[in-house]
Amino acid sequence: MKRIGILTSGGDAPGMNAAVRAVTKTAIHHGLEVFGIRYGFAGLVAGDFIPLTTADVDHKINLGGTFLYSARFPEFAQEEVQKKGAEQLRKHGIDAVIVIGGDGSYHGALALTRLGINSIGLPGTIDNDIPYTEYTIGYDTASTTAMDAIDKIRDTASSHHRVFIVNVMGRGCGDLAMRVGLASGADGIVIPERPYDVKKIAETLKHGFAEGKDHGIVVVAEGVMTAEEFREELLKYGDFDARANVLAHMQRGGSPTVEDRVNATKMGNYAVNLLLNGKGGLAVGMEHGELNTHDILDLFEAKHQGDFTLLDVNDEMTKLD
Ligand SMILES: Nc1ncnc2c1ncn2[C@@H]1O[C@H](COP(=O)(O)OP(=O)(O)O)[C@@H](O)[C@H]1O
Ligand SMILES: O=P(O)(O)OC[C@H]1O[C@](O)(COP(=O)(O)O)[C@@H](O)[C@@H]1O
Ligand SMILES: [Mg+2]
Repeated sequence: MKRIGILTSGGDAPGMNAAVRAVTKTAIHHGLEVFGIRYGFAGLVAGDFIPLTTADVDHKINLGGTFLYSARFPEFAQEEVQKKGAEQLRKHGIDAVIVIGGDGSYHGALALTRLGINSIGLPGTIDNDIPYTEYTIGYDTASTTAMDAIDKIRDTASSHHRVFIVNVMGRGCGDLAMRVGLASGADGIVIPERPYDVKKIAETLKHGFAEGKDHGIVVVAEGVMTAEEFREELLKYGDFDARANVLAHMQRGGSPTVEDRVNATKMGNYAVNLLLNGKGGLAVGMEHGELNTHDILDLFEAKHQGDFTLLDVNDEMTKLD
């Protein structure tokens, strides 16, 4: 193996640049050449490759987004398109690829491995929805950004004795909502994986106001319903002065936190060492704070297990009986 490629795919996530930096610096340290593949699998098929030197990644660890750009390119699910991608890599002498992305991107990484290009997947998504890992690159920054936004919302909510229903991202996964909800002292947290009870949340909010609390916060995962839909349901159980707020893509931006920079760096370094040991078709994850690997194929049959104790803690604190 002489030359490796690296790409970022799917929704961008803070810390992707830190991972690209770690891959580049580790690979160059081991005498490899590194090519950045721009725009995810779309750029792979188009041959949009740029050589990366250590100087190219010297000022990237602190940057949000992905300087290699990202893309959603559903065509890569087709075998003939995957073959074109593998041909581009061979044409450029690239023997192996590191793919930073979410569950969708891992399908692409596995396809390349099957076509003879060893590929390793790094979990890059704010959703934290990947099986066999408790952590994905970007999850911590997105949680922190959403928490900071809700702190600001709380100021105005308190001034007007209002309830705010806040939508956070996460597609079908409630991890972001649970973490942000607990960190923001939410009166209610609504996630797709567990049943929710609007009446109970309304009672908690009423009890809070009766006890002298001057605001209410309910965090609703986007995969359940919109904040506005939840607001309408809530109003059936009380005469609240309630507003709906959707945090949306602001959660994906910003400079990565310490946790995201450190983990992205460890994972990028680990991925290069896996390739140097001739491995491919593996996904890197983290369990109990330790890096691990699983066959990508196994991930497709598994479901991410969130830390539902976060919800249990909040439920216990907001329970009225
Ligand atoms: N079944 C698949 N086979 C090959 N490539 C895929 C497949 N599904 C997704 N991809 C590639 O991965 C990209 C990112 O997937 P997506 O689900 O949008 O985001 P994420 O990887 O962050 O979950 C897609 O746009 C496509 O290029
Ligand atoms: O950027 P888009 O295309 O609007 O997609 C929004 C979706 O992307 C995410 O921000 C990240 O998802 P992925 O990491 O799977 O791409 C989700 O939380 C959200 O539902
Ligand atoms: Mg995804």
